[in-house]
Amino acid sequence: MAIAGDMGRENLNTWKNKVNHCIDEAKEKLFLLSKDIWSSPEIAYEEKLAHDRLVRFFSEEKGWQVESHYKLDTAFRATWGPFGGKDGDNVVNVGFLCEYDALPGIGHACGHNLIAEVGAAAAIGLKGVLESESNSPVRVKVTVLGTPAEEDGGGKIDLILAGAFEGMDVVFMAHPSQEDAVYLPDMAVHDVNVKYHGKASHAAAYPWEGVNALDAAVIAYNNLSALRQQLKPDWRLHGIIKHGGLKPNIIPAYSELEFYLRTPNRDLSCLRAKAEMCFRSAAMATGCQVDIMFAKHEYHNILRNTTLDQLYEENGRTLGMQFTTDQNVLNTPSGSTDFGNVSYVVPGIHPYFYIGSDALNHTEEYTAASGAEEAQFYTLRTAKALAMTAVDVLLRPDLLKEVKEEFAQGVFCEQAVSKSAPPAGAASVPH
Ligand SMILES: NCCCC(=O)N[C@@H](CCCN)C(=O)O
Repeated sequence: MAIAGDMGRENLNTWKNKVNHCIDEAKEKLFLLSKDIWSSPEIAYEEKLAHDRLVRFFSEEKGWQVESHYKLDTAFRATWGPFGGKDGDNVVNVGFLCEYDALPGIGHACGHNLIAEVGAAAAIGLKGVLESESNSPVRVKVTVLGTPAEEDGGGKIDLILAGAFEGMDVVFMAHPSQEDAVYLPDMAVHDVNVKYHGKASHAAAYPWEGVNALDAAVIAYNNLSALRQQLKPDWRLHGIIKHGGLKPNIIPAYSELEFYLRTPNRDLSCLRAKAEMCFRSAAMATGCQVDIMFAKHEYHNILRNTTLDQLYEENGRTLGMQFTTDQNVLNTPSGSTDFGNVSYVVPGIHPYFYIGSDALNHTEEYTAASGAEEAQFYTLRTAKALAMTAVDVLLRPDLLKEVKEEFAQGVFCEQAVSKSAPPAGAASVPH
């Protein structure tokens, strides 16, 4: 790949070193930011303190235009620029995403405080180098988007629909994990909430008067467990009984289930139809009424951009990252993210990073690791690799074009695959 006009490799390296220097200079306030978010965990769409803390962070930095409650109550946007290039040049808008929602009961067990920190650090690093190098060959704007509700709901999807990603050329974020990995296969997911309504009665005195909603939930749960054997190995189906009654001597009049349905690509219709039959048949068997409510948004799988992936990997290696080569890890579904939907509207990457602990995400041990000082080295190293990748995109001519061409081709192919899939519904469900 060529390097911008009169800017040779040496200049590119100077810029990258400067990015790293700017991030290192800010490390104390970045740790404080992350620690504050970690100390007051808030669940999806309720991240008021995290929102306020991030808004304060960017308001205290020079030069950022900060919009609090940007399109969603707990979203924000901070922008800097345009800067560099010549008046009238096209502006390259580089986006960094911050997540900051926690899990119910176990706090920041997925390390989203570190995601917020990575986004903030990378943006500060990129702005720092652009400011100090007055000869940016391209006109650049840096956008930080605070995206709530990844664990539940899909804040990024709300923001896509509200136009928040319009005009962005490329977008970066990174997610805590057990290893450094440029890409792990995140799946499409659709959440479903199911309510059974029966009739209460004394469970010993006149049980025949009751209609048992807990039985419906248990039958549905078992239907889905039986279905699992017939699913493709890389599909996932799992859930909980959220409500199962009040007391053993009251036949439960109400029960509630929550399930996640996942497939490796965006077409969830077949799995959805199969699951729906499991829920409905349980209602029929028990005489309950059933409400099946699929979540407002489906998350898509992540559309890869290998051009960006390669750059990130090269940059990460220069910083000492050892990317996993374990094929089990690289090929095993790693959950889902609403970044999947973003990856279909703007080219971007969502690498995973080691945080200095072998604890697994969504455990109390991971919560502890996400707040520990030990995670800081890895978190800032990840931010550096992202910002260095942004520098590549800005300084190497034709690279952004390549990134965008790969993106357009990827979207086109995915659409073609979706169109050739059999129609959703009963026809795709075995008898
Ligand atoms: N691979 C990203 C992990 C983040 C995560 O755990 N996301 C949730 C999203 C659930 C959406 N209902 C997940 O369970 O995968």
